[in-house]
Amino acid sequence: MTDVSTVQQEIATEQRHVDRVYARLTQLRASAARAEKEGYRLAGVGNFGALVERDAMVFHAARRRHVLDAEHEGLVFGRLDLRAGTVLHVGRLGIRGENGEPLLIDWRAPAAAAFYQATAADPRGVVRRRMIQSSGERVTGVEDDLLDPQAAPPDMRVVGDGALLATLARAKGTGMRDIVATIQREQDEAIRSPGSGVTVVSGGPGTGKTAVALHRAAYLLYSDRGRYAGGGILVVGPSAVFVDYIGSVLPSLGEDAATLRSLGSLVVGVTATRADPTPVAAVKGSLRMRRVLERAVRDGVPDRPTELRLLYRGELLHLDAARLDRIWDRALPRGARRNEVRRAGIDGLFDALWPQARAGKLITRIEFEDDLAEREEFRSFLRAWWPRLLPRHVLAWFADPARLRRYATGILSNAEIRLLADSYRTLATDGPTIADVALLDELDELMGRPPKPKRRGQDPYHVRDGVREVTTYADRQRAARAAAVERPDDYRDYAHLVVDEAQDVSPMQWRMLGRRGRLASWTVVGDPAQTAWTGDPAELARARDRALGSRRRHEFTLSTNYRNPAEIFAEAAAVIRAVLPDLPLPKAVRSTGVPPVTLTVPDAELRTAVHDATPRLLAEVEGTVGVITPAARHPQVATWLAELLTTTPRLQVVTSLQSKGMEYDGVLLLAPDEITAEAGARTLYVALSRATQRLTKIRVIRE
Ligand SMILES: Nc1ncnc2c1ncn2[C@@H]1O[C@H](COP(=O)(O)OP(=O)(O)OP(=O)(O)O)[C@@H](O)[C@H]1O
Repeated sequence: MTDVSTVQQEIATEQRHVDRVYARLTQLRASAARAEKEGYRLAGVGNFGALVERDAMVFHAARRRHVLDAEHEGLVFGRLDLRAGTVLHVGRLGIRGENGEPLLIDWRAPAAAAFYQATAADPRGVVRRRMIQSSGERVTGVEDDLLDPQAAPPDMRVVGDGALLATLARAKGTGMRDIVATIQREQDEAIRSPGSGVTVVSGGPGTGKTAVALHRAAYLLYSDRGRYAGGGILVVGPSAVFVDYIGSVLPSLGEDAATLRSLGSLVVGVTATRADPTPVAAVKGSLRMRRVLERAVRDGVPDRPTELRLLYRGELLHLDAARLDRIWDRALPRGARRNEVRRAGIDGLFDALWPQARAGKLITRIEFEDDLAEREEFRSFLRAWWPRLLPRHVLAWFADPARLRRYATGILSNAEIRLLADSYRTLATDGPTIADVALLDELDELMGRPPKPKRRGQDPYHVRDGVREVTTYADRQRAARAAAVERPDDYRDYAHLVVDEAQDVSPMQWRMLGRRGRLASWTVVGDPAQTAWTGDPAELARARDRALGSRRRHEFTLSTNYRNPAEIFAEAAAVIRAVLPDLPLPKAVRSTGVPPVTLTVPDAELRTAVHDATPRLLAEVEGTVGVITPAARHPQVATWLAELLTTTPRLQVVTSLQSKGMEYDGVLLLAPDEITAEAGARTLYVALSRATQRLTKIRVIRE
């Protein structure tokens, strides 16, 4: 234990430095704002030299001001005393003093790496590492690690014990927090792994995989801003609830150049939040669905006309069903995209009708085609026979069991076809599920889009032909940046893809991701033991390898569970051990001394038990409480707690599948046996490993 006055003195020392940093930050903000204003004033001068000068000023000042203005809770969080006697402070930003001396080093800079990587066994020139805790601009505590005692000067003080544990024990807000002040060495190695190729991060529950993935995105943006902010980083998570949960981490690190999406919202115009039951998800996620879809996209629309009759200049033109089918097949050879080759179908009709029409008439083929193209009967026939289809139109056909059987027979088993048919019965009312989104994306790929009439690129300075406003480099840069940030809705040329909870990405979803990451490097994080996938594992591995291509892989494994107290993780571990006895499990670093509670109630009393246990948990923990239910019980439990939910933002009711990746201070887990029956023991393992403080389980006895 360090005596109080020593701690106070060390805090005061750090406070002096923190005060200097904030004073300098205020100065820099003011000068960035001034530079921006000055830049605009120069524009008023109007001569070319002034405009060029304004370019540079406005561009740099605006970017700098944006960075400086971001929220800076815990701006300075670390200090390194190096062997050479140098002192470095590490923080969320890089800041230099008036004479160019470094006051604060950005956590992502190479010089800051030692803050995370130095250990007593491998001190890397660091004698003492200090974590600085603050509240606003006030330093509240310091915690030291003496890494190289032999090199320590005699007057060096070492205080505190355990900044990491103190951080972990703190209550959680509703969103995930950044961990920039306490990143651990094995995590830092994954965060700073090279930007190229594929970085694969695995590890058990609570080992910081999501945290690593997000800090890595921030690191890449820092290390090569041109490449990663220009091309964009896409972060994909399993559910909308999860994307909400992680949404504030990158902004808290001063980064807003990444796009966050759930697997249900990757396709333009679709936001799916509904999960299929596990066996249905296994069918929809299988690569065999690609073949089912291939058959579907070659089929005619329901109620397609079976003949064409047209009176043309006194002549009855006629094509019967067999003829129409032949034209259809010729215009749509295997592999052709129906929305793109519609023109070939129309040409086929002209070819077939022309000999009937020309008999005894003095017309040219061009006149004939023009005549027909203007006839409403012909156009309405075309709309009915070969309409332009959207993916959702084709998916809607699956609600017809006879059609579905036609496409799936010989590819899926009868039982699988029945499962699918059942699931699509409610498509029209409930909308697509998360697994359907990958099918919609595949359909889009298979059908293509009608060729667009060519339009000239929009030039923001185009006034009218032959006239352009005077623009400067800064104007054009700003316009280009705006265009880059406002990417087209179905943008696919990302520079980097981060895939979280990758163990739950199905083969069809890997295809969907692959289409968005053709030019990208990847970070893939997940835990195979937590997967809910019950389909063919070999097929899954194949699809994943295909999406990731032959890019070089860098593998990292995280081994410490930072989330669960040991008492809670022991419960989760017992569940996974029963199915995977040899699985190496992470080590939980904390203990609360409070074991999980298990209640057993008859079904009829569940409501009362939930009504009692939920407020109790809310009273026991300061932060969030998650009620985790089997999917089948979710709507009912949400209704029971409706009133409490509206008044208590820190309470959430989620299904076991939605709980993936989530974290709550208190967890109330309902009907664990039903979760296993519904989604498997691995999903129960996930649900049991969500709590940071308290876990209560309610087992339900069915009467
Ligand atoms: N170095 C760290 N310092 C402080 N907190 C940490 C650290 N590493 C992880 N954590 C915390 O541990 C918790 C678990 O992290 P995270 O959600 O990233 O784990 P995960 O491996 O993705 O978990 P899961 O696989 O169970 O979803 C989070 O609250 C995170 O902030």
